[in-house]
Amino acid sequence: MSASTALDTLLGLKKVLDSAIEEVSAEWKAHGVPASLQDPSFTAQSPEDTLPSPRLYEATKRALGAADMLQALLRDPRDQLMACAAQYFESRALHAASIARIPDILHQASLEGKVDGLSAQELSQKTGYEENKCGLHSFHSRIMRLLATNHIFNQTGPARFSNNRTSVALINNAPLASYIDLYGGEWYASSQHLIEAFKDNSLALERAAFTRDRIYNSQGKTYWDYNDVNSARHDMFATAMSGSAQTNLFALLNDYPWDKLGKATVVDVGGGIGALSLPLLERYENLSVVIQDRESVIEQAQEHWKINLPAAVEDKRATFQVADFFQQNIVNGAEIYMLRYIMDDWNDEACIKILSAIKASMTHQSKVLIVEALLIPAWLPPSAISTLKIAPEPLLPNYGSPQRFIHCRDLNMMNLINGTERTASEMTSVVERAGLVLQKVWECRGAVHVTECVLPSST
Ligand SMILES: C[S@@+](CC[C@H](N)C(=O)[O-])C[C@H]1O[C@@H](n2cnc3c(N)ncnc32)[C@H](O)[C@@H]1O
Repeated sequence: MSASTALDTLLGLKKVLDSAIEEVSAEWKAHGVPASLQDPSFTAQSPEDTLPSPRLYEATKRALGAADMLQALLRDPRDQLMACAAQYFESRALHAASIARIPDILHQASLEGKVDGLSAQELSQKTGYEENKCGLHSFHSRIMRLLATNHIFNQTGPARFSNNRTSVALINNAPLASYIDLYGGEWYASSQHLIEAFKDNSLALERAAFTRDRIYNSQGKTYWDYNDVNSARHDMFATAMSGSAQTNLFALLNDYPWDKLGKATVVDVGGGIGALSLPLLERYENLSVVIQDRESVIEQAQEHWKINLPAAVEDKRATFQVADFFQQNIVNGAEIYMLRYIMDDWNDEACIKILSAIKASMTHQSKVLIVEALLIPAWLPPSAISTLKIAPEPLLPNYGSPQRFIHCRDLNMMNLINGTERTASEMTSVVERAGLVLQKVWECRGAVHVTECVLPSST
């Protein structure tokens, strides 16, 4: 790492910010300027409309990384540490607002002509949250003013709030709200056991922090068992999975060359309800899909497709199989075996078994597509430069803040199921130990990558 002074870094960040802002504004002018941050008007924008051009995506990453690094540089280190320690209260406040559906309530108020939003008292009446819980200032005022300070909601008066561009993303958006509710609810609750889990050298599923919580684990159940016995939660999890994909779905549909596959079968291994394969079939008519999962999930998937893409079920472009991905795949010689958000659920040994079970059914025309984020750390070996885009100095090589969520997700994987996000070299090692070759990493306009693997040419 080159030793640079704080002043070098400050001026370097100015340069990065200046050029990134220049590019962002040029792209906005060319392709459309988004709503202002304070704008509470809800337009049911198609997610595809929010897919940035490659240049805008890259410039935005630089701007975000530089702005975040600037805070670390300018803040008193003690303030930086205290702010980090207290940050979970922002998450708690968002959870409280989301679970009470405050964005929908404020949206309804705006439709009724209340352009300045609602008072904390009115919000209390509509949500049942105790108005004077904390004395003079109502509970709502307190959670909402914290969120408004974090650019989620507008504060329009001493105790009055309206939606802003960020909070409108939650209007009528049950999938995203479910994802936020899982993070703020049971995933948050189990994270209190993380320190105990850190001290345990077992990577077994049932030893994860989640299963240490006796509320969930009275009979030694794992996360997936718990999902199965609680039907409301089971549905919520499936919905949340599609919510988690909202910002990267269209990047995945556009940035991998699905159209070059021709007439091909995609086996969606551990496919859930097919949150990616359904829009894939909608867009690419040469593709057909086989969704494989556990029995309870396959029932859910069939229902989901019957409602959302019945034609594909009727003409058998979409078929469904109960299958255990630790056993040899029952579809031989498919062009694509897709593993989306699967590898990060499991430790290396389990992933090697999952890949080997697919490998046994592959031909030399088959590919395994691992669709999940590759974790990019704040230090990268020179070899990574050929695989991944590296940020310019003085930014961290992984751009910093654009990678923060994936690092949080990594800890959550450990929290729930002793799973892990992987770096490019960790992924390469698992793939090679399973006897496959990592052919290419497709960087998409979002945190999720498509890692393409094939059989070695000698087999
Ligand atoms: C994180 S979800 C991902 C679902 C889907 N691929 C997606 O991207 O929305 C993991 C999936 O793995 C499935 N799963 C877990 N163990 C499995 C097994 N042994 N065989 C097949 N599927 C399994 C779960 O039921 C769940 O649907």
